[in-house]
Amino acid sequence: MSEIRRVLQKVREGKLKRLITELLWMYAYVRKYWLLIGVYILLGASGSVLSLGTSVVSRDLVDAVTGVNSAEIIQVAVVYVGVGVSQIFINAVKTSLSLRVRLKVTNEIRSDIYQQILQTNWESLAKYRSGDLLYRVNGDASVVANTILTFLPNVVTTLISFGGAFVIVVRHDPVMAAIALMGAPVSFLTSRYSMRKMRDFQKDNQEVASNRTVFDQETFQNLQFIKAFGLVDRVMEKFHSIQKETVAVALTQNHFQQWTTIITSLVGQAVGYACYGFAAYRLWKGDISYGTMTMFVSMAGSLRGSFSGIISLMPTVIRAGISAERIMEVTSLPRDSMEQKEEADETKRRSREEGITLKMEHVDFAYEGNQWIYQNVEFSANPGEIVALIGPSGQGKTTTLNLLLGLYHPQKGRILLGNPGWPSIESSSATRCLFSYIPQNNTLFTGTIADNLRMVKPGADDKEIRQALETACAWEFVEKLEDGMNTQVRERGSRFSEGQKQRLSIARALLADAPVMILDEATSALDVATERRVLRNIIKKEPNRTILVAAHRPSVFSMCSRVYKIENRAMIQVDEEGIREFLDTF
Ligand SMILES: Nc1ncnc2c1ncn2[C@@H]1O[C@H](COP(=O)(O)OP(=O)(O)OP(=O)(O)O)[C@@H](O)[C@H]1O
Repeated sequence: MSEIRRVLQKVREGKLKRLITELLWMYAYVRKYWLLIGVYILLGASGSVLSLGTSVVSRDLVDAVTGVNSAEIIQVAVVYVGVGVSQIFINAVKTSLSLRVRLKVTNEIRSDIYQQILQTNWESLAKYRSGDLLYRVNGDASVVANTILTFLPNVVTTLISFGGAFVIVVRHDPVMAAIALMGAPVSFLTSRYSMRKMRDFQKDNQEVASNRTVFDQETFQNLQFIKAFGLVDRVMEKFHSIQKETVAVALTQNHFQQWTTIITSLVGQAVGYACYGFAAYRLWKGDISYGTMTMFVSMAGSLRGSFSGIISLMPTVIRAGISAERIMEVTSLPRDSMEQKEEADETKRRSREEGITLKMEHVDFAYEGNQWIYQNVEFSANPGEIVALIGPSGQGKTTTLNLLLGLYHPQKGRILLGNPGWPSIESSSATRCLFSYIPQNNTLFTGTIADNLRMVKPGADDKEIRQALETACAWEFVEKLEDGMNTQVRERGSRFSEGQKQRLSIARALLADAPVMILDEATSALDVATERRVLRNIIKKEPNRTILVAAHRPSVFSMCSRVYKIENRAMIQVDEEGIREFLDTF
């Protein structure tokens, strides 16, 4: 009764539904590779059959050697060797096939997750640490792939071993079969208890592993900072504490597993002795031959072993279930919507002639669970204008740019984009093609300067790249580099100064050739003269372009058509006096 209540409770808590969803998710991959997995199962099954055959043939061999049927000794020896050699070849094919399937399935799952994460809505994804996502893509995906490959084949081969051994032993002596399975209830009860604990252990394991990835990633990304602040000892302290945590989780799990193994092994050994004793008794009574006794003992062992084998498959499923749950958690997040793609493409096409107008109408925005950044905001920017966003730090300049880019969505009001005189569309993932964006921090990738620029326009020739670099005032230092535009940038542009990195990022944004350009303090590291030259070049290159700048520096304001100030949860358009007031606060 209590057992039924416990199961019903689990169903109510949604655990059963969750498990079914996880299994169905994994089954979709099994279905995809059913042929390869099927061949793998067949090979495994033939291995089990051959190993059962070995026990039977070994009986005949012992009987032949001990004189029961010596006439067949050569025939039996040939079969015995044949079975052994076949097992070696089957194992070799199985290993190579297993590697192929594992690589295929792992790659497929990883690329699926990779793509789905990249297409996930930024607002949902931003809550995850990148190291954690990395672990889900690598660690969790491998666990799931291994299980998909090994679980079904293992179930089939273990069932064949169990069923085969059971039939052979029962046919010879049902009492022997009953003795061999005496330990089953203990194994069953131990496994039920351990399954409950294993789920918690696996959750801890995966969490610790994910934290470790996050820590390693952050350490190597910020190595320069760690060295500059002399933080090596502190980092090592944290490193050791994470190691300790990993060891503690592993040891607790191991301690638990050791005890369950000791209990099941003790029972197994007692059952083994009982089987041995019973077989010896029957031999002593003259009921069976030496060969049959050998076969009995080995079959009883395989009966016990395969029963425990079936039970020990459970932790594998639990582990895979947790990994599948972690993967599904991120892959089921809302995706970037591309519903308006056609309208956005059309707006971009028309923008060549007409440019783009941006509008915010009565917008309220707050990050999830936080206070309002602002309420009832009105904003507009027209083709050919440079519009500045100013205001004290942390008031919402970058947030506004992110809203315009459709990375976040307002709780109230609308953000509209369109060609003047044409119907506007609301900002979304689809309208991002209208923007080229230069964020505050540098976003250079490993590769050459040209590779970095070609990221936004793969077909760009050297002439186009040089033009973009010239407009961004970057050509003046690029042409002096040993390999010009083919010079390696190194990770995160470490070989360049901040101002040079900013100019390279601007050149890349220019090559994207979008009708709206967003510069989020993207010229802050340039000297005033260069900053002005860069901005002037940008306008000259495309007079219809709408340019938005988030800036602190007065040098930019004089070039702007309009300036908006964000402060105290409001955004207001300021005149020259307002700008002067803002500057007085410096
Ligand atoms: N992803 C986020 N989740 C929650 N709060 C955030 C998030 N990003 C920014 N904020 C908060 O929103 C406020 C506005 O941040 P924002 O980056 O827009 O300021 P800013 O005006 O661009 O500042 P700065 O001039 O320093 O770059 C800040 O208080 C910041 O802490």
